[in-house]
Amino acid sequence: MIIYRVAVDAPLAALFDYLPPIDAADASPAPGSRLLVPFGHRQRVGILIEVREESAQPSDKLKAVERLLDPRPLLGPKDLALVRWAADYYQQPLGEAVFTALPARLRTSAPLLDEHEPGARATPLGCATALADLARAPKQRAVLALLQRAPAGLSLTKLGAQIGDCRAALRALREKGLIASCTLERREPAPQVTAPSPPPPYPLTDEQSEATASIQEAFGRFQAFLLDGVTGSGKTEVYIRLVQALIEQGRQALVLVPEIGLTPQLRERFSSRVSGPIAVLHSARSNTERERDWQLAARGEAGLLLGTRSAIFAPLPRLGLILVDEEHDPSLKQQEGFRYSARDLAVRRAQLTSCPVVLGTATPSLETLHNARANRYAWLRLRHRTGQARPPAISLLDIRRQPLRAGLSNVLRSHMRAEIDAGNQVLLFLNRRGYAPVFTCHSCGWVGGCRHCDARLTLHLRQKRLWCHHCDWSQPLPTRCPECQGLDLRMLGQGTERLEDELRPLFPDVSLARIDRDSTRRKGELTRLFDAARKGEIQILLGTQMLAKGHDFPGVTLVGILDLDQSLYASDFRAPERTAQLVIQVAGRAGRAERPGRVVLQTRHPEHPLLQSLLKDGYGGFAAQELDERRAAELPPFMHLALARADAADETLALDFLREARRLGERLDESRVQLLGPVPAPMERRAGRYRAQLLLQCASRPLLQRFLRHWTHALRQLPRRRGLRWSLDVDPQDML
Ligand SMILES: Nc1ncnc2c1ncn2[C@@H]1O[C@H](COP(=O)(O)OP(=O)(O)OP(=O)(O)O)[C@@H](O)[C@H]1O
Ligand SMILES: [Zn+2]
Repeated sequence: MIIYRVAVDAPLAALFDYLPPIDAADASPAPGSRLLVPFGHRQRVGILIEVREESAQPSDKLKAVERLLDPRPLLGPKDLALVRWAADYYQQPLGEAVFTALPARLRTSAPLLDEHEPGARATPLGCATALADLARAPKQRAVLALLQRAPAGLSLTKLGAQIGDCRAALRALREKGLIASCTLERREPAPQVTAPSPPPPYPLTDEQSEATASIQEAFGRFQAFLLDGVTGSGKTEVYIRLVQALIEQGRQALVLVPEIGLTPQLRERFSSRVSGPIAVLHSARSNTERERDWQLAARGEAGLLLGTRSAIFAPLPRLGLILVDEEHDPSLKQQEGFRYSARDLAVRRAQLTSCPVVLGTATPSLETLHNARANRYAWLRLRHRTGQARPPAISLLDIRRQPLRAGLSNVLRSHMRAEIDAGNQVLLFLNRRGYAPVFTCHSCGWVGGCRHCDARLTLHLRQKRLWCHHCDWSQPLPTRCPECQGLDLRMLGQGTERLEDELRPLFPDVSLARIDRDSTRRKGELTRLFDAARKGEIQILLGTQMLAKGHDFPGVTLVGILDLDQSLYASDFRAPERTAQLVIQVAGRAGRAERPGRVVLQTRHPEHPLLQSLLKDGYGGFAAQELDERRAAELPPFMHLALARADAADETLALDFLREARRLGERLDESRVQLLGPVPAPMERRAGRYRAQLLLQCASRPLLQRFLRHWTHALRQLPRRRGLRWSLDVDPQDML
């Protein structure tokens, strides 16, 4: 007997057994192929996970697979092994996990985008025929007109898109011998740059060469590296050399980046230096583009796959190296649905593949640093900036009792003026978008709050709306106070929009650009602004953390950090780490070329220990201290966490559910796993739902894993409650 074990696209942990399809006895699909299977009263798409010879079900209860969907498996054995491991580790139903690994269209029964598609072209007779002869058959005339202008032919899809349903016209034209069917290449011919890569623009520094050599020496076996290089130390150049060397050996590299904003720039740098096609996967690309590049990687044609976190699952049959850039960045962790960490999976994938993995950053996460200190990861350092560039000098600027204009102190303003006059660029960092974070009535104290969340509404003056940054709900700007009908409405605080408006009159003759989520909504806008910034066409760049990450703006000599004080006092235990990383990363945009850079950090808390230690001991010193504190407080990475979250429209349902979950957990009788809570989430109401959470902690990862396996199993057996959602987050990054 042949049994197919199938994962279906549903939140179900189980695999389901099926018999082979009835009328396809000779086709024997390999694991990783899609199948259409009967499921309940309908059909579903499934992925074949295993082929076995027996089933725990009696055979007369088993149904047959409806049909096979793919001529070849979409995922190879190692790809499947990774997804299975991830599903297991993150306690995610395998069905959901494995479908996450596929491009959107392939999660349905849609056929693989084929490289060929049917089309039609004009025959010599058709080319010679005068269109006027077809005056009485307008559809035929329209088709022929198009085909006469396209000697290579047009695909039926394109014809259909232009003319509508033209099947009858095509048939008629074919019968008259005016057109013929043909097959067309669907893919735009990939720019096959097979020319040898151009010579490197500069020799590597000693530190760069040493790092490159150590990693190259590990090709062909598993080894994790922390590439701990100060901002501007040329980590990207190390990546490029490694990828070149790997491609020369006929293997594939995977490069993960946290943000879409980083991909165009990196892609450009890679594509001018490595030969062959590069596949790029991120959410801003269309489904078709993504699927095409996914296949380019899966077929082994692309020597390099560059992508954001979900690219960790893309099949790469000749994978030989994984690079994770900005490994500390929280967006490498998926925060909803399948909550995986692409960075941690990168290490696991390298292990499964027996290849090296490199985690690169100027500000290592404490988890990674801990692994490097324990010698689990080899620790490579680039301590110096390349070329003439000096490390930026950071100074704290006490703004207590200082007059501020546009949120800027006199000192910062005069620095700005000086740099601009000298032909340099200035970057201002303010991590708050919108015009003002608070909109209030001066007479009665009313404050604009979200109807659906425990959150304030942010004023967006351009749109004349109050906006919730948590659920995206918005309302028109009131002209009177909704409470007292008063007219004295005021805005408090400063967001990037306001900064932009107030800055323009202070620097009237200076070109200025704001970069945040609002100003870059239009497709291509982000790339355009970054390009302009790099070319030096913009003198003042202002924006949110979008500006902070990994960008290379050689002309920036002054960075102003306007308002970090709030994050100095945030309650999340990761807040100090995040704040320190942000400061160092933003500061790292200054002085990356010949001209020295300086950083001015405005604060009302210049004596704050975090700022003091950052300034005195740099990120390394800060991180060492912070690790000691985490150890003392028994927090990650010395403790392993999982967070169960629940939410419901009903006020008590989520808490009730987690209380029951806690009881189930206690019944497992494992004293080494501590259950803390449940408690309402820090922001209890969000998007109209009440949220609660239960924290689990344990000093041993395997023990916590074993506990979670039994516990989630028990939780899934509980009767379903209407309107309740719950999820489990293993190694949570965001405790909100
Ligand atoms: N060996 C070298 N000699 C001279 N210049 C170099 C060398 N290597 C890299 N550079 C240049 O130094 C600048 C900084 O390099 P790169 O952007 O790779 O730094 P990075 O370490 O990735 O920085 P960050 O962490 O801030 O993103 C770039 O303009 C790059 O072209
Ligand atoms: Zn809201």
